[in-house]
Amino acid sequence: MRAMLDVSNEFFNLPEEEKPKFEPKDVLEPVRYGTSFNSAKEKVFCWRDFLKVFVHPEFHCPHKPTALRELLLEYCEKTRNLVRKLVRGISESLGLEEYELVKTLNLDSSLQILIANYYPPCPQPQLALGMPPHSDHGLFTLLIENQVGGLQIQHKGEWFNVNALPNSILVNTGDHLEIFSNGKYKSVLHKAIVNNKNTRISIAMTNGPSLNTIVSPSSKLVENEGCEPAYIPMKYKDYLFSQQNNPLNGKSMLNRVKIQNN
Ligand SMILES: O=C(O)CCC(=O)C(=O)O
Ligand SMILES: [Fe+2]
Repeated sequence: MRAMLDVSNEFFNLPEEEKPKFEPKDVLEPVRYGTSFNSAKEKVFCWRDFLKVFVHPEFHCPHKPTALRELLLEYCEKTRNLVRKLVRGISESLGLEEYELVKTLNLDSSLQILIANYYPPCPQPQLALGMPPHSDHGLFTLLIENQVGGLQIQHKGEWFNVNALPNSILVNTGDHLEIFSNGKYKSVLHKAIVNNKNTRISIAMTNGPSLNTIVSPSSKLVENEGCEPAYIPMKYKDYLFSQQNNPLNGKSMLNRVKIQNN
């Protein structure tokens, strides 16, 4: 984990000409580096640089720093295994067979994205945000950070600082867990604030269904519970595309697939 944070720091400190070049417009490009969230769509930028790399089902990696490839391969595999274990437990907690979620959402070709975030010190932190309030699109996001706080999560309408323990992994629930569980698990609303002293680095590993899976509330769950599906079915790829092509705005994308008055 430490090595991943160090190598990410190295990446952000590379001369600009050594960083991967890409068109920020294409949100499904497997290696993207940029500022804010989607600078092609935003009027106000976030105080943040990011590197996003699709690491599963196909592994991609920037060429520099050279140490990144091996570390990232190991880190994405280990975090994927951890997510697999969580997902099997979640499946059972919903009264489903252990592998139901893995099979239905085709997790053998799950989309896993590395998101490295770099938040430099900001002279007027009260006027800026690192990342605005949002929920993540996948099932689970595993987050690590250098020891500079900044992540906040919302609970019962109030914002709380997450004071992560050293060497800990924070697990955030994502929109597709909420959809599959028909709202039994809620995706967590979170944001990143900035400070005027230290650079903060965080690494989020998002773990979702496979891109071509059409996700809806689990039919077995709905049947067992005798309730109605509370979300409309949507292909994960379309969901991702739509969420990433609009400014981040709370749970607005999830609300678009939520069946109202249910
Ligand atoms: O930097 C953080 O703590 C949050 C990052 C985040 O929410 C994201 O990359 O989706
Ligand atoms: Fe997030």
